Amino acid sequence: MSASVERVLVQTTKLSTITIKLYRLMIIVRMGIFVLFFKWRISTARAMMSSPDTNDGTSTVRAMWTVSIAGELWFALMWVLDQLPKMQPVQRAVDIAQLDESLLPTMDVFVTTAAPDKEPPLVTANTVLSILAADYPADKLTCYVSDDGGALLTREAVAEAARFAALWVPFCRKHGVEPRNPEAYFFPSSAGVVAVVKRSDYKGRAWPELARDRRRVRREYEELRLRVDALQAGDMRRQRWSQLADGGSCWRRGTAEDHAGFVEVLVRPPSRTPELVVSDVNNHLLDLSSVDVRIPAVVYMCREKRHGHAHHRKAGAMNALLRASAVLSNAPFILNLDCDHYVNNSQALRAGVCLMHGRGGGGDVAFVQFPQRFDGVDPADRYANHNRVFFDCTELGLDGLQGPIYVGTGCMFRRSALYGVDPPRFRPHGDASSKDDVATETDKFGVSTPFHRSVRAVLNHSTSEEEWNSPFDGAAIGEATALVSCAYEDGTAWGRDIGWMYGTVTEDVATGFCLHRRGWRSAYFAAAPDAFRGTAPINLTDRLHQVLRWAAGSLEIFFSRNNALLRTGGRLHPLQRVAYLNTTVYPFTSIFLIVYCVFPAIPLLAGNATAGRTFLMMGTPPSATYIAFLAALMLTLAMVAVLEVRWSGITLGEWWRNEQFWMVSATSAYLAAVAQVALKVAVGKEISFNLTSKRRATSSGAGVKERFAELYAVRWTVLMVPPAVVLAMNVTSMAAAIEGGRWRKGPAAVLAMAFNAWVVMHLYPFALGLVGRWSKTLSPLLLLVALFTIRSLCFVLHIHML
Ligand SMILES: O=c1ccn([C@@H]2O[C@H](COP(=O)(O)OP(=O)(O)O[C@H]3O[C@H](CO)[C@@H](O)[C@H](O)[C@H]3O)[C@@H](O)[C@H]2O)c(=O)[nH]1
Ligand SMILES: [Mn+2]
Repeated sequence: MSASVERVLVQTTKLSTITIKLYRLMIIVRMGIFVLFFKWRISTARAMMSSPDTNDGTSTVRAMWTVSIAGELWFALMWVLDQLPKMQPVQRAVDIAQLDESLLPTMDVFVTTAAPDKEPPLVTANTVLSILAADYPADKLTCYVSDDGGALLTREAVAEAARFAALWVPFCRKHGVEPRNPEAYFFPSSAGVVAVVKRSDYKGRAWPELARDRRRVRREYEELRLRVDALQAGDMRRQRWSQLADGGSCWRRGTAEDHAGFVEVLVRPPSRTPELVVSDVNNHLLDLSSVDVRIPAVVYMCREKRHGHAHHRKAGAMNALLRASAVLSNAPFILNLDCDHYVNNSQALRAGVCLMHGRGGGGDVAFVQFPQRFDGVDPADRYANHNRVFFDCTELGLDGLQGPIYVGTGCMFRRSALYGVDPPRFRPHGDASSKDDVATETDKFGVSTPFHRSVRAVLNHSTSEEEWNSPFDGAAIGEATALVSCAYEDGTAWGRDIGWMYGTVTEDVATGFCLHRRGWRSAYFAAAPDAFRGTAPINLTDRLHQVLRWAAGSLEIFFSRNNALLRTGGRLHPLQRVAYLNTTVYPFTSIFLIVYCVFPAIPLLAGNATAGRTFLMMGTPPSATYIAFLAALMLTLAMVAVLEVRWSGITLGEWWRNEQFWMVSATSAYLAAVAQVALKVAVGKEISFNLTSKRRATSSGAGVKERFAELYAVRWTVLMVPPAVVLAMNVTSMAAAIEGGRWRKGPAAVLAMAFNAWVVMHLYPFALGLVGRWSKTLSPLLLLVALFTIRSLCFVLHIHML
């Protein structure tokens, strides 16, 4: 593609409004305040510790000061690591119309699914349908479904989807339907989606024709739903593909962790040219005259799994997909969607192709990460599922450096980048394959010769139809099956230098890190309407476990050879390195935070003057300097927040939710993650990958509160203990401070109370989650009443103890 075309495909503008300039300035000002503050704080602490008035309990005083300053230093460091990479955000616009239809590359879409009980087959079926109906030439698209559970149920559901696609895809093409996920299109409210086609914005053929076709297709879709339900009610989920003694194979009872490998082409690749139906009103459900009725190829596969063989979770599945697809369609671009993430904007694939060509001029983009958006989240987003600050600020900021961090679903890849080669910019003659002879290829890629051929084809940019023409025949399927056997990777570089990285439950961050370290770039694109949408955990327990997995995975990377501080490589932008450091150390915050939150409460709870005096300046009013510093730090924090909200376009409410849920996670999941990783480092105990449930809140009440009732259901988890303790300590100490009349003693007590109130405010979403269903009626006002009831209780208890 010529340079001029590249330029028009993507337009990149650096944000340089007055807002962003002020934002940068405020960040620098706040960092300056940090320096002055710590200078003052440390020297004061030294003086206090050596002063003669504090000789009772000197060790306690020392401990209190140390903990307090260590906490503040860590929080300041985390804030700096978080802010620095956000200072140069860019905005991208793509012009899809400039893409030359005949030059569109082929594309493989990988859908991963693992357990039909947590990932309903109907959800996977809908995802597959949305991919098949995407606006992309049918002969250039192949959809691969990887089923790590190896369940016949999933295979049947995907096959049902492929059959229904014959009706759904032409219907979408005929009327330009959006979104092309039938569940979201026909039943938007049950999926928690905003309503779809309105007569006013329908621009296709005649409206009455759409209304009639829609009715018919909907009836067929409802039948599909019934069929999938029936499949689910049967015994299929336990049937797996097994090898028989006589060498044959069949579906029979087996386990998700022990089954044979299986690759099956459910829909063969269509012809190269559109198949237009002439006129067939009588033969079909719909009049499809002059609509292209081809549907893209669909491949179902489950990799072999055996006890005693590590399967490396999603990363292992992605690597199996990468190899199996290589000997079939071998497309130069790969899109990965988790089974619950569907194509919401049918143009998304084309937008991804634009970015692959348009950034870094000439193929230096290894991946394009799209933001993850979710249906079915309650309007208040109580558990911060939308993660707006991360996607709309951090990823956007990184896009101005080397590129966004790879965070899983909704990411498009350049296949060659996954084969461990340097980006074109860093290759001596732009040629990637010449220096690798076959011997080293076997060490790296394993023994399959057809796979080596496919690698060479990709690295020589010759995967266009003329040169790569897989017959999808028996031999190719046999080769693909061998490539997904569990022993294939033994003694190779898979998971280390090739493909998706192993050794962490957040394979995404590690994989992206390795690509960036090699000098590849990435791009971020927030399409409108959203490119893809998926489901988010529906209750606090699921959400905390998801956050726990991410945090544990991050720490695993920190303790691996991919440590962002230690791994050398001059091609990694320094601020990009800072961002990776931030994403891999943040869970340590929990230790500092919990100690920091609980310590000030101790003297207040102890309820006597001596204990009170042992902590900081409890007995003496705080100095004016301290108040001034505190005010300056809070004020600059608020200003940075307001400016960030302004340039990124998120709301202040979303920013605040993020802060709140950060506190909830930091006092619960992050702490558990630190413990898990400590166990792993010490005794080698592996971290488990608990799948996130993709079930949607199914209650169909009219009001918002009824609709999200399941979200408020409480399921017990140990993770709830630490924040509950922090919350209780802070509430009771607040009560103790009021009741002990200590607030009259001066601003010190008031400050301590303000700190407590601050913590309580942050833990508010957690408190709501903890009380579950009641919270449907629990407004902030009621929470205040509850707090005061607890306060009175403490008062009574206190009198009894005296
Ligand atoms: O052994 C496994 C385990 C998981 N998966 C798939 O991996 C995906 C992600 O699992 P999920 O439980 O949905 O994790 P989330 O926390 O919701 O996902 C985010 O975080 C993961 C890393 O922890 C990334 O892999 C995901 O892409 C990203 O969206 C799903 O499609 C699973 O089917 C497998 O294929 N095999
Ligand atoms: Mn998910």
